[in-house]
Amino acid sequence: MRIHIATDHAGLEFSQTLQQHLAEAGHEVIDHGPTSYDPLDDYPSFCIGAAQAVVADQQAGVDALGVVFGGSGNGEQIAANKVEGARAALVWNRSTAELARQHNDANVISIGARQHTVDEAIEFIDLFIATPFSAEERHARRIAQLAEFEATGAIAGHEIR
Ligand SMILES: O=C[C@H](O)[C@H](O)[C@H](O)COP(=O)(O)O
Repeated sequence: MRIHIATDHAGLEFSQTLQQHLAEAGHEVIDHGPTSYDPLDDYPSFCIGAAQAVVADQQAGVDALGVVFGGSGNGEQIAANKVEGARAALVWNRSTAELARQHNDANVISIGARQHTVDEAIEFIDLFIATPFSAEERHARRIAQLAEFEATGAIAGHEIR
């Protein structure tokens, strides 16, 4: 699988360790930055770049997912979710890693590098990558509603109050 990775200064060490782990597992890893440590760098452009690449790959039929890291993972998730077609999930334990795929068909995982050990993060990411979307009708319906809102600002048959 192709894995697009992005972080900021808070996750740079995690990102480097994880890239090595994923490459050893046979994945094609594409790093969207940063390339060096700068405590004043800003996560949005890195994470948006990774999310855009995931969406573009998936639209082209390429098997791809994204991984974004930061201190909390919050800003990185928010940034990734600004990209149309991105479904970024903040993951903080094994269950949220699996549910992000099973229920949400998340295509980007966000993790707080200051909240976990690198071994925990690797465990969450491996689980996320290995878990398929359940494709159950109720989950597919809800994901389609999100895409519809993204495209039209409305959800047919549902009043937004
Ligand atoms: O949500 C944002 C991330 O957690 C950032 O990694 C974090 O805000 C960076 O904080 P600082 O600039 O204080 O290192």
